[in-house]
Amino acid sequence: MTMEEERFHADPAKGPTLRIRDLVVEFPKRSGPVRVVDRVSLDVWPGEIVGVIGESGSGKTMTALSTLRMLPKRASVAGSIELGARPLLSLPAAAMRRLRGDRLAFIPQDAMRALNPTMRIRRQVGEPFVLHRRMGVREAIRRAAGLLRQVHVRDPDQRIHDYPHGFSGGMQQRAMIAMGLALEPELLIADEPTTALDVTVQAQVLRLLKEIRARKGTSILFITHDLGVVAELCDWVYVMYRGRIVEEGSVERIFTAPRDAYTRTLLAATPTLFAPARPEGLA
Ligand SMILES: Nc1ncnc2c1ncn2[C@@H]1O[C@H](COP(=O)(O)OP(=O)(O)OP(=O)(O)O)[C@@H](O)[C@H]1O
Ligand code: NI
Repeated sequence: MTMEEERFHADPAKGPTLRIRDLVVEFPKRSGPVRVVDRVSLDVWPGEIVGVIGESGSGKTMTALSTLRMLPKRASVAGSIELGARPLLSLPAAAMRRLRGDRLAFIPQDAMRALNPTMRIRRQVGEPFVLHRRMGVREAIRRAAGLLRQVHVRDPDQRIHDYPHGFSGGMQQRAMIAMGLALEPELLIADEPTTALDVTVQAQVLRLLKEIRARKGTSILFITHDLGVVAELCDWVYVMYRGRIVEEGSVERIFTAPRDAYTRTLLAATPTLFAPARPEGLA
């Protein structure tokens, strides 16, 4: 690491929120195991927004799912993943379930599919309070409406009673974020949460994530193949290629002085990012 590339959020006194070391994920094949994540190590420090970028199939989602312990059953996993001091890979399943949706939140790509269409928003957004905090239903709904307000859903006291189909795509995604944030997690993992959204709504979601980080100090691991999103949102980036991390660095350094050949290819494929006067919000 060079002097001009200081990792602003890295505070050795506190330690990282998420610490992944030598993560290996393999799938069995008749011809032998196929390694889709190859000795990945990465950190997310408190209050830091970390991007993982790489082409389709590079292992980004498998890295996220390892952290959530939601890998396909066939997959084998090795290495270590710590959330605070908790060793996630060796945690009993019940403890892991308690952690998910509480200390550890996940925002999937497709909110439309992640929300249950037969269940009102109030029940889905309020559920973490009931399940993890043993709150009464009325109080949970009140809190859920408060969350909708925080993610800028208008008339939350009315909208909380809607079914998901009454929400636009952007509102559904923000409802998912609200659900993830209900219990103020230490870490939010977002896997391509904006790819299904149009550019304006995407910008709103990114703004919202930054706002949440500023307000609550949430650490965020953000997976994307969109360099523009990384430039807009992240403090630190890991570049993945074929299951490996080929480069890491501050967003500024990666964009101005990429060291790895694959990173340079990625950047070359998005020439607008080099334009000196990129208009605001056009990331
Ligand atoms: N259930 C599975 N069985 C076998 N191989 C799998 C399975 N799921 C994923 N893979 C393989 O693991 C590799 C990594 O996949 P992963 O989903 O992590 O990529 P990604 O970087 O998230 O890509 P994308 O940008 O398309 O989401 C891919 O080559 C994929 O084909
Ligand atoms: Ni993926």
